[in-house]
Amino acid sequence: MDTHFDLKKPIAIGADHAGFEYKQLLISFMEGKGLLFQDFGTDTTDSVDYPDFAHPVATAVEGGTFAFGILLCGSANGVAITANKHQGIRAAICWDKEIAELARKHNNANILCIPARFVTEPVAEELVETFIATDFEGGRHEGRVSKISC
Ligand SMILES: O=C(CO)[C@H](O)[C@H](O)[C@H](O)COP(=O)(O)O
Repeated sequence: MDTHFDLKKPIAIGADHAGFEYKQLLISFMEGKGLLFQDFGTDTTDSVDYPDFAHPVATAVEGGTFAFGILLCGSANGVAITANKHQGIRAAICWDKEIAELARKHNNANILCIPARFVTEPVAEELVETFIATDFEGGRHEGRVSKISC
């Protein structure tokens, strides 16, 4: 897969109960592509609290030993809001290919947040593929991204 991400590092993936089934789908998808990953849970569809999974994934990505992160919950709002509390995390909610491209090109997003209850399975896979394949454009976006942290 053509990408600027360092895919010798694993991808960190996590979800709450609403994202569990799509997380399993994406794990199969990544295995099929030979991508390394670490699954941060949840492990069933039993009701859980999304911060318990979003914080560990964000911490992992922030630490630099993971290529990037994938988080899933029902709307993606909960995991994105949580992950974006971390310095150095730019977690973007993506629901179609173009938004995923823009999250990378313009925002240098490092966590892809997928609203599992609002996208189809093929779209979820397409979002991962697009996120990996799209590079940050830099240029005028560089200064804007550097102003995000406070
Ligand atoms: O946090 C969310 C919304 O901001 C996620 O979509 C959750 O997955 C959702 O709230 C879970 O809802 P449930 O009714 O408890 O399954």
